[in-house]
Amino acid sequence: MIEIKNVTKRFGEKTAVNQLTVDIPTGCIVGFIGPNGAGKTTTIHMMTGVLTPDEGTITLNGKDIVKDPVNAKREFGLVPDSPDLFLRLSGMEYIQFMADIYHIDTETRNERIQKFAKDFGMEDALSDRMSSYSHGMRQKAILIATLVCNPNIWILDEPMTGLDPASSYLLKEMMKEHAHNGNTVFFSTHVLEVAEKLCDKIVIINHGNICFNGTLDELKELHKDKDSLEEIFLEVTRNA
Ligand SMILES: Nc1ncnc2c1ncn2[C@@H]1O[C@H](COP(=O)(O)OP(=O)(O)OP(=O)(O)O)[C@@H](O)[C@H]1O
Repeated sequence: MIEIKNVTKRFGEKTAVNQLTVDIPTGCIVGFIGPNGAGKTTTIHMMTGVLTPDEGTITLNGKDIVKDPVNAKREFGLVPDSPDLFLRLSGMEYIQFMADIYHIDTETRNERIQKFAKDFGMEDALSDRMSSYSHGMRQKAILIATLVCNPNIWILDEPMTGLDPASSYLLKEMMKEHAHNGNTVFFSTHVLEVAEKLCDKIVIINHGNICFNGTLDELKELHKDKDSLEEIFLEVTRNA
């Protein structure tokens, strides 16, 4: 469960996120969609403690990301939009480092690393430095680390970008399973078909303001005259 209440973030004169209030229930996949510059990454950065909100509060399973950051951070795993992190480490060193932070015991982590490295075709690459990886391989190393740590909440910023079709399919299946098992998945995407197929709820943001927050059926009901999610999205964001 993620609770975002009246959150605002300004960069100088620019209000990137304006009085945003959203509840992300447990057991759900929630898609966060909006045009370029809408405020998605800024919101995700505030949810994960990368940025501090100017106003408002964010709690993850009841733990406040500003007041109780260490415990709040144990509740979630983040796959950021740019996977260019810790490039001097090998994929394996990065995964082990993350597993240490989340206190995953040796036997469990080794089993999981073996499984997920095989699933994502990364077995032969994990001993290489992340600086030598392609974008997609860096993305996969960060994903594997998140899966090995198995936090309750997954926060994924455009997670399919750069993944090959097989890995993208696998990740979508894993997202469904994670939510089905009573966990929470929150992800941003520009790919409306993905949002349409995967999400229990969608949140649409534009110019830092929420334009819609509900189920896809509710959104379609509000825009019966439109044939596709693409048309609805264009109308909702045009009028925001
Ligand atoms: N560090 C920063 N300094 C100044 N302005 C910023 C900063 N970070 C974001 N912004 C501005 O805040 C607004 C929201 O940006 P954000 O990155 O959250 O958008 P986004 O929805 O993730 O976009 P995209 O889909 O292109 O990734 C934009 O106008 C952006 O220029």
